[in-house]
Amino acid sequence: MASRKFFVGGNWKMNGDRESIGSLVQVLNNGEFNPTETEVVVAPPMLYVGLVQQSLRPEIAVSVQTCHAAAKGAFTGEISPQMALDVGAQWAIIGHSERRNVFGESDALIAQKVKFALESGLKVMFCIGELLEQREAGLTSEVVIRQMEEVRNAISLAAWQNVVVAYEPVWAIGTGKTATPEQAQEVHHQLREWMAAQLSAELASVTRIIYGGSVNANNCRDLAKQEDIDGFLVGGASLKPDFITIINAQS
Ligand SMILES: O=C[C@H](O)COP(=O)(O)O
Repeated sequence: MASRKFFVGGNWKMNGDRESIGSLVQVLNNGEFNPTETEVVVAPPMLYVGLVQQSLRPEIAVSVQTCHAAAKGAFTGEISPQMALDVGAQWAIIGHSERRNVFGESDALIAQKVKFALESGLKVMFCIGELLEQREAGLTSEVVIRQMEEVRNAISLAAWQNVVVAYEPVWAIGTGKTATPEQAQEVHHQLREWMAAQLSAELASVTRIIYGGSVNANNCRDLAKQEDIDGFLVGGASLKPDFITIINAQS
């Protein structure tokens, strides 16, 4: 674990306005954390990405919440990785469960988006996770491995160095039902074993696998103690000062 830098992402989803986002940036700018120990990235709603990038301390990087698999063109409502880079974002969240389950993005489309974002120069938080009925049917491993396979088939081995895998069980997102540290660790460990077998032992040992799903200031420390949990992708709690506590979960 020592070789993997702790990573905490804040996914603000479709929340905030200029005033509340300004206040949140102040909290982040004044919060104490050690950037050599923890990598921190926040993903504001698209319209505010440039504003946040300009006002946020440089130790915290900015991400978009999705981006299309093309540089430009007739794709109403979409933005490209090139546009994200142009306004200072360095990361993209791709494959979030809300993109998959609310907006109907398929594994294949998500793999194309991951590929294009990486080729364009963004780093990617690639999200995977099972639905409640899939977990209850004992299909968790099968589902997350299938999601990983789509991306493995689309990108080069070298490209994985710019990928953070975010395991987010859908039943834990925004529900207050966090996976137990043991439940999360079990899936993270399976993912790392899959990477060792399907990618390389080196990639399995260096790739960050972060957990998302109702992470908060109270449960983050126990989750962070797990061997294969290398950080978090935080939704609701990333809009509050609690996010600073979560950033420091491992220290
Ligand atoms: O991207 C973040 C996840 O969807 C988790 O959201 P949550 O922390 O509100 O459960």
